[in-house]
Amino acid sequence: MKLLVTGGAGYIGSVVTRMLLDHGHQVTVLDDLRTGHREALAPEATHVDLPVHEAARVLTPDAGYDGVLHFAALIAAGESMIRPELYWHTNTVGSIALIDAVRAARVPRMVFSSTAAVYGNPTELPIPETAVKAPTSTYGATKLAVDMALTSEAIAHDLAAVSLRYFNVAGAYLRDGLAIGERHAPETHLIPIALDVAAGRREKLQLFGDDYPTVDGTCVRDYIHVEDLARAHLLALDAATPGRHRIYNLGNGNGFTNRQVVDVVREVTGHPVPVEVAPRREGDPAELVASSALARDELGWTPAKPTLHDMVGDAWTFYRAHVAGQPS
Ligand SMILES: NC(=O)c1ccc[n+]([C@@H]2O[C@H](COP(=O)([O-])OP(=O)(O)OC[C@H]3O[C@@H](n4cnc5c(N)ncnc54)[C@H](O)[C@@H]3O)[C@@H](O)[C@H]2O)c1
Ligand SMILES: O=c1ccn([C@@H]2O[C@H](COP(=O)(O)OP(=O)(O)O[C@H]3O[C@H](CO)[C@@H](O)[C@H](O)[C@H]3O)[C@@H](O)[C@H]2O)c(=O)[nH]1
Repeated sequence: MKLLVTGGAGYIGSVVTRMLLDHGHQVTVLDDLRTGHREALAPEATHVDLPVHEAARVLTPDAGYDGVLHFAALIAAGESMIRPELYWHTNTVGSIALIDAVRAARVPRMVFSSTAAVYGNPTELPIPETAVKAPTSTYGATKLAVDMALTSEAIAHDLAAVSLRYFNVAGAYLRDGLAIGERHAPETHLIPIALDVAAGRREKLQLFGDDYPTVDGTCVRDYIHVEDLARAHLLALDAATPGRHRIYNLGNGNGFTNRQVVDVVREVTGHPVPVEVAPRREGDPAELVASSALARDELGWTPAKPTLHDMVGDAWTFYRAHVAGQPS
């Protein structure tokens, strides 16, 4: 297929781009590098340096794209509470512009990076796709709005749409000397920050809140290996059906508290990770654990690396090769 990947210079988009190319697809990456990295761009993909709001310049009616995979977004739930306007403009307005371009160019399918953050504090665990959607962060709300727009678009204009609701993505894609991993600047995610502390690049990890209603008072998250997540995108492209908006949660169904995650980082790296309890971070739900039964049944998705040890181990391999020597 001829595919447009927005956000293909970012963590997840660059792993999916690599896999798409390895499966023989032709890929154009649209990414203005606002948070991504030029080095993460796959050499075999064409790169277009444009904001997603201007996707119509690439998705022209005669360009012949078979599909769009839309990763480009701002992703930090905490920041979205401080700068909500930035998140609405980038994530929602940008996605609506992209959907408009998809319609005008008659692109038949679109896969969207949605998130567990659409559910807010869940009323049932593990969370099925049908659970109440009540985001606690602006980030989650900006993504839920796009999910809803895709439902309308599929029904009214026959788009084959798929939203993949990722839970917490971790690990790195390691193949024959190639390593693609997580390198956000500034980093906000728990595992890469804990690795920074283990490597001695940060003094300590701040644990945001220890008074949540969980086993040890810290938040619970469900981690998914980036390689397993990437594979679900290839399955989603095949399963996309005109006139339908399919929605799948992607996680492993196991919850880990933030303290348990830090323990695994200590074990895997063999280094101490000093922690300090800090106030809660605005917008964080207490517990997010996925039911991915639908993805398993309908997409035939089976995670190959479901353990946190695998994810932290691969993230640590990437970290030592590509992050440890860089300036903080
Ligand atoms: N990382 C996670 O745990 C996680 C979990 C759930 C959902 N997601 C979603 O997955 C997607 C990818 O996340 P990631 O961790 O790879 O993020 P990332 O920050 O590493 O990558 C995002 C990429 O999009 C680009 N980008 C952002 N806004 C853009 C715009 N307006 N125009 C053009 N390019 C733009 C950035 O330059 C970057 O390369 C996001 O949509 C995110 O919301 C991520
Ligand atoms: O220095 C830190 C960083 C994080 N946390 C906590 O660790 C947990 C996980 O946080 P983080 O790694 O930032 O991920 P989330 O906020 O859960 O969000 C991620 O996972 C969501 C899906 O669950 C995605 O939608 C988001 O894009 C992605 O950033 C939360 O309780 C945070 O408060 C800390 O205590 N200290």
